[in-house]
Amino acid sequence: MTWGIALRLGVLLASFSVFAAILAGYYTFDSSRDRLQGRAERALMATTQVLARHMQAGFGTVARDTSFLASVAAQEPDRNRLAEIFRASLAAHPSYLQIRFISAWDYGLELVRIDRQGGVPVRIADEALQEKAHFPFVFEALALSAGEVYVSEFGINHEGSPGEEAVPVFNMASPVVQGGKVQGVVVVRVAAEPFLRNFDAALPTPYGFYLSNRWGDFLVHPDATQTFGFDRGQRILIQDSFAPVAALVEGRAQEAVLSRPGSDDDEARVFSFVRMPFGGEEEGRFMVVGLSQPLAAVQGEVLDLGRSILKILLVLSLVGVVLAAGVSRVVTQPLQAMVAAAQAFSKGLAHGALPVHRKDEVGELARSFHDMEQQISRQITELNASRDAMAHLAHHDALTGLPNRRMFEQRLAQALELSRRSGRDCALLFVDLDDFKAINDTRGHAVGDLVLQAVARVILGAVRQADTVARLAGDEFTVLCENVDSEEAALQIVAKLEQAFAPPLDIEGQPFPVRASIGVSLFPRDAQDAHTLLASADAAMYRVKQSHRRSV
Ligand SMILES: Nc1nc2c(ncn2[C@@H]2O[C@H](COP(=O)(O)OP(=O)(O)OP(=O)(O)O)[C@@H](O)[C@H]2O)c(=O)[nH]1
Repeated sequence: MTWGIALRLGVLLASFSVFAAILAGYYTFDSSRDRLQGRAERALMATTQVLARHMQAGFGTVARDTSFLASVAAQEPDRNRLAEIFRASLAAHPSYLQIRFISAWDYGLELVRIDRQGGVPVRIADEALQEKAHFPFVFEALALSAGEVYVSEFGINHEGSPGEEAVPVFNMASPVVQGGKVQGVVVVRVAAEPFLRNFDAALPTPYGFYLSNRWGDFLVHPDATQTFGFDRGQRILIQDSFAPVAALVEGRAQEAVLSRPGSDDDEARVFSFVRMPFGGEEEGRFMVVGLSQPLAAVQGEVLDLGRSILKILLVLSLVGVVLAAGVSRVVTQPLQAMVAAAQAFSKGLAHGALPVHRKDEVGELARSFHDMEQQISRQITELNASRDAMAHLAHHDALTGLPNRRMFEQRLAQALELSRRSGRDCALLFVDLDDFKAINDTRGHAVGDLVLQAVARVILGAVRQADTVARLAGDEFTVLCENVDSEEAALQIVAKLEQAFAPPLDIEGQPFPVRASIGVSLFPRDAQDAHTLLASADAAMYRVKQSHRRSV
């Protein structure tokens, strides 16, 4: 395949348009990807913030329940009726594990206690009630005013009665105030798992949920073995797993977003964490709430965008290639027309119209080609003419226009060959003017020329058109007559010639007598070849000339 201009131009334009489409596509994708990823990260952060607020609201609900039950305990002297209210509340809230009224006296003796046993609220008998004054939720809540609530940290419940399962819990406690005196506290123990399930259950599966206390210990983690490490004597801290979260734990930031590349165990994910205030405002306690989402989900839109851009890119590239082919065709078509014209011209063939009327460079090229073509045609015509003239000159005598010696010898050779084949004779006449030198000497060379031209006319007029009359040199002329069947016929021709020379020539309107000596030889009778035949005729002519001299 040859790389013509059309192909090169087409490939160049197509490559350029494909390259431009790829570049535009890449930059669109790149900037949109960053924007989309940023938006997805912001959306994850917003979800985390909403989740944290829901959790705060959830804690607030438990706190209101606790302070309500404390106010009920302050107004209800009948412990049996208080127990019924506690039981009803426990039944209404599946995440509540236990509700107790603990006395401010008797070392924090439990006065009323309802436990959830096997999913059913059960009142604990008076003899099984215990002293709890040493627990923070008792002595911290006793220091509060009516309506205020103490929230404990999350922990594993080891306080329980034998057989009670050790599960993650937190306690809320509110003082029972009668007549301005704190009589005890109402403590609501909440199972962390069902409580938190209220919030994370609404999240779609690919979300991962994280929760840590204010020191960073994991309380909730997709991998349950990571939680409540402190309860087993080890610290598994959120800031160790996610370094940027240290700023939240240390109070230097309120939120953090990070992404983590995929590994053999887990796919690539993006994480967002917020600091959630927890407990009383003046305490400054907090928890860290986090969510994670597979990067693939975050990047889903990015991939969709990439696919759309790829499709647009393909279509654009295709359009670019088609346009490039069209443009290269439009640009190179006139050039190809000129190439075809040049090829046709070089072979001497006709060609179609050239785009000479265009105003651009192609038009200029076409006009130049047209001019050049005209010029070459003219020069070729002139060359042909001068070649013809040269060829004529090479074979003819310039003065008389008769065939010269070279041509005569060719004709003679051909004639002899024909004669040999046909068996018919040829006659060769040798004509030489008598005393021509004297004409030159006395009348001048120019007159001599006129005489020679007149002699040529005389000879031509005397013989047949088929005969060849030639001037060999000076005043020597020859006549070749083919198909002469006898010596008589040859002598007749000689006689005819002698007759023709009898009247004087007409030189510039003046009579001008000349005499010619004519010798003749016959082929094949007198000679077997051209040279000998000519010599024989010459000899015969010479004999005639001698006789003329003698007669004079
Ligand atoms: N004017 C003219 N003279 C020519 C030309 N060619 C040859 N001559 C002359 O022709 C003359 C021929 O001389 P010769 O061969 O002696 O012939 P001649 O004078 O006729 O003598 P004879 O043949 O013996 O009668 C010479 O003087 C040449 O110079 C020509 O083209 N023009």
